[in-house]
Amino acid sequence: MMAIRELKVCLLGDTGVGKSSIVCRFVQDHFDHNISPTIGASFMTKTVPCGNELHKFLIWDTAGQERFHSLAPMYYRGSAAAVIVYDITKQDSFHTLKKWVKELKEHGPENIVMAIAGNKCDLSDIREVPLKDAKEYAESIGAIVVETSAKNAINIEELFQGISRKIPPLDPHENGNNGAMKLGKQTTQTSRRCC
Ligand SMILES: Nc1nc2c(ncn2[C@@H]2O[C@H](COP(=O)(O)OP(=O)(O)OP(=O)(O)O)[C@@H](O)[C@H]2O)c(=O)[nH]1
Repeated sequence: MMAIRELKVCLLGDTGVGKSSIVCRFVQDHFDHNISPTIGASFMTKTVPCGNELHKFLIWDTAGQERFHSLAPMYYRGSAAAVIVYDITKQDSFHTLKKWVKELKEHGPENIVMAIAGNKCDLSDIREVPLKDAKEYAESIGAIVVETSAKNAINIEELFQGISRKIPPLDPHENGNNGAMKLGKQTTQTSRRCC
């Protein structure tokens, strides 16, 4: 039987960049044009095979609106990985992404895996952020980077596969889940289901 490993993952980024849409596409293979902004945070899970393990992603989709910023530490604390999302058609959202990376480096878990998602790549004709800029930045901070489209289901699986591959294997001498979340101790704001 395959071992199931629970990995807490949080999504961070400006409001409207498509965090909930990415999670919705990944977990339910669905896209909603009229999705409403997240209030507080929302939670979903998905289990995927990775080598001889199963990775159960415990996904916290945070609200990007500034008024919820102070809640973010609850969601990145204890996370094995963070998906930091920007919108390739909005330079400002790339600036916000850099602020999230700075916050994670200062206050996040020491070995957190960072994955940058340049979402809405289906809108590349109105792009403001060149892929080259994102790649250079990701390399400078040791993050994965991929351009995604939640709308057209581009690179969503690949994003999470990239995270799975970067998660260090379990130390066989350790009796525990690296990055696993203790659900019972987690407090959360109002949840909004994404679909
Ligand atoms: N064209 C296009 N639109 C997208 C894509 N992903 C999301 N959207 C749209 O962008 C808008 C915002 O999407 P959300 O998923 O709610 O964004 P969010 O980052 O979760 O926003 P907050 O909950 O406020 O933080 C919605 O109208 C989505 O339909 C995409 O890949 N392509």
